[in-house]
Amino acid sequence: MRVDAKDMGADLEKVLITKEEIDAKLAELAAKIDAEYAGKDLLIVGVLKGAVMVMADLARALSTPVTMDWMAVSSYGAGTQSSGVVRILKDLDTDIKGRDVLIVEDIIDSGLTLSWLINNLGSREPASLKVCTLLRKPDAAKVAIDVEWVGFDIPNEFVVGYGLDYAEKYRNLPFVGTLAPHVYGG
Ligand SMILES: O=P(O)(O)OC[C@H]1O[C@H](OP(=O)(O)OP(=O)(O)O)[C@H](O)[C@@H]1O
Ligand SMILES: Nc1nc2[nH]cnc2c(=O)[nH]1
Ligand SMILES: [Mg+2]
Repeated sequence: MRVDAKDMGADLEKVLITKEEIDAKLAELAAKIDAEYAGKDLLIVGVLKGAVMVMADLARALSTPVTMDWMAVSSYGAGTQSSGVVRILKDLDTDIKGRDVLIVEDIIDSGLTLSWLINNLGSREPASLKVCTLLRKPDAAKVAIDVEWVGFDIPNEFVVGYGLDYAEKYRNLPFVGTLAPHVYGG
């Protein structure tokens, strides 16, 4: 049986960003990224699992030929609070020394995951290392990280959909939204 947004509808509080808004924003970001990396051999690195949808749609919006690799790290358990500990669950397959690397994220919240990733990948001596994220929350300002391309600055609410989960659910919603309190047991 196909599970669509309607089946998860009762769990949702509101839609924050529609599929159409996401598509338009990714086209805008892709044009800027194309301009930045014209004539270069770009490697885009998706941060599993959340960034799967952004990677897939951003990659297809780009005109620049890219190669794609994936890293899986986790700083969150089953809930909504960062544990503060970043673990590598899957490392890159690619040696990035001398490569132009773009990290693609779904969200920057505490900034913990990204600052750890920038240090880790930066130490592998890429030619350049930049970041594109679809979403960014206000707390990200507390950590000193440069993010070149941001889709949407959103309020400090726990969001799901378009790759983002709550206890591994809701990743396949085509939009970004917030959950009704009953889902959290409220
Ligand atoms: O800025 P931060 O506070 O570090 O949060 C952002 C990170 O948290 C989420 O991943 P998570 O660790 O939940 O893994 P997932 O992508 O597999 O859901 C999200 O995909 C980002 O990678
Ligand atoms: N699903 C989800 N994961 C996150 N990881 C960090 N912030 C968030 C958030 O708002 N939603
Ligand atoms: Mg998560």
